Amino acid sequence: MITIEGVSKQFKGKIALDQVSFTAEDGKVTGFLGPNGAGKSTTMRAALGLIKPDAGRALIDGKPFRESASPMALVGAVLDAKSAHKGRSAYNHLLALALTNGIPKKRVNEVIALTGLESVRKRKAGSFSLGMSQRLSIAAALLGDPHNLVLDEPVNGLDPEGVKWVRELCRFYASQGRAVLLSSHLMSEVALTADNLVIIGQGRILETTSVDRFVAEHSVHAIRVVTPEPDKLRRIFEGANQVQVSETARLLSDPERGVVLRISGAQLERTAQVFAQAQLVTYELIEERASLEDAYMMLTHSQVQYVTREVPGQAPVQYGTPQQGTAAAARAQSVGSQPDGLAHTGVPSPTIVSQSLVPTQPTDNTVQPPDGAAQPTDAAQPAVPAQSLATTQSDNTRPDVPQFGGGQPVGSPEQPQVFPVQPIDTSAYQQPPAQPNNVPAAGAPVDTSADVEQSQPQEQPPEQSQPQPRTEPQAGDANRQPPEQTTTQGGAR
Ligand SMILES: Nc1ncnc2c1ncn2[C@@H]1O[C@H](COP(=O)(O)OP(=O)(O)OP(=O)(O)O)[C@@H](O)[C@H]1O
Repeated sequence: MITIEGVSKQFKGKIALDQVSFTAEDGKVTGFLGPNGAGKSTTMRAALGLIKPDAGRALIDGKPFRESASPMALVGAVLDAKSAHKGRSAYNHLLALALTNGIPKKRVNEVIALTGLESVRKRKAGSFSLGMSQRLSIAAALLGDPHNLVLDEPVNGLDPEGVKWVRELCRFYASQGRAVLLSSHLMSEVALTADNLVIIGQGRILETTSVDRFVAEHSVHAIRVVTPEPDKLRRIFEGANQVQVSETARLLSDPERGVVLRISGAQLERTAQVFAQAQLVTYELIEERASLEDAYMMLTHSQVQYVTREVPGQAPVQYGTPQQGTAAAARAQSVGSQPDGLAHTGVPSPTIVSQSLVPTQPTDNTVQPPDGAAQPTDAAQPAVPAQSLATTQSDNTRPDVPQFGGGQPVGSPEQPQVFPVQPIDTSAYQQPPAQPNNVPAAGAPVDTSADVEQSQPQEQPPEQSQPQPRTEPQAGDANRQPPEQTTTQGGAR
């Protein structure tokens, strides 16, 4: 378990950490997220006793790391991928670490196989790519079969196979009751691996939570509508206190015409139903869900120290709040400023019409009205009164205006057909299924040939699977593979 208690640190008067507290629990992968310069590495260094905090303390399994008699069995750390001596081979680098920490020589071969470095074991570390250097750093971290893993951006530079392997390694270590602290900039990557999240910005903890809770709390639901009749749409929601309608920037995937609006606080099905009954022309009606990455960006974007410029021609990133003043928004505004898009310039092309989820006419929404044909306008149509999504019973006195929460069910013969929307794929942020039994493990390698070719079990020395006594019981021992003999002592790396 890694405990950070009220750690503060300044560098030349600049605050790097401000009262940082959190715990990376045994049996869990704790994702440590934050933008560049947020304080992740400084926190990890403080945990490992590499910097002295101005205030607070960091404990590993209840004690300061520096007090550990066998540091490599206590913590395996990846802080700097390029820390190996450039002129030393991968094998010799690991051997030197092993011998100076009382780790058996056979363990070097074991971690080399685990990390897929066998074919380059004799190559000098200075010639390694970033990805191979990361593997070497991870191999060094695993040498002592540690109870805690501290991994600072371990997937940086790794190929997809390596990324997957690190993910499985973290999960496996946690499943054995060990604590894994994993830093990253990428919420999507951390969400696939971590149980818990610690989010830091400008040296302060912004949130400590579980991945599941973060997803539940930060998944913003909104409806994105493109319509040539924005005023009519706004009138539909007048008086609906819990519903907010705001103009938003156009995305490349949006139809070119019409005004792009975001509606928050409304249900998709009910909204589509009311739009259909109000005969509101829509070119697009989509339920948006903020991805986990969006939610993370929303939380941290005000904490970003190194601000980038918008790439020309790209829609700005939206963090669940409407963007204003952008070129895209201005374009949307100019299109939407037509008094009545349907009767004038807002008449969509057939292609765009076919994307409409709510037909203009009850019978056929794929037929473009002939040029100049008289179309219903806002003036010609009855005004649409305010609707309240929260109100399940209609208080609308106009019989010809649909009600949220009331009226006919969608799909009834009297209703125009409502086409289903394509939900935004959030599967990439789902927790992976339970790990298979063949996840690689330090100290007890198993067949990972599907992931890492070099880590074939037959290449492991036979004695590696021998039981290894530990000097003291450790959390999760019941779940462990038999560990090796590691009477490590002294000599932090
Ligand atoms: N040795 C140092 N001397 C001066 N300033 C430092 C030192 N180490 C860190 N800092 C500063 O402390 C702050 C936190 O840095 P840190 O490296 O911990 O951030 P980080 O979250 O790991 O960033 P990144 O994701 O870019 O690695 C930054 O402003 C950084 O410039």
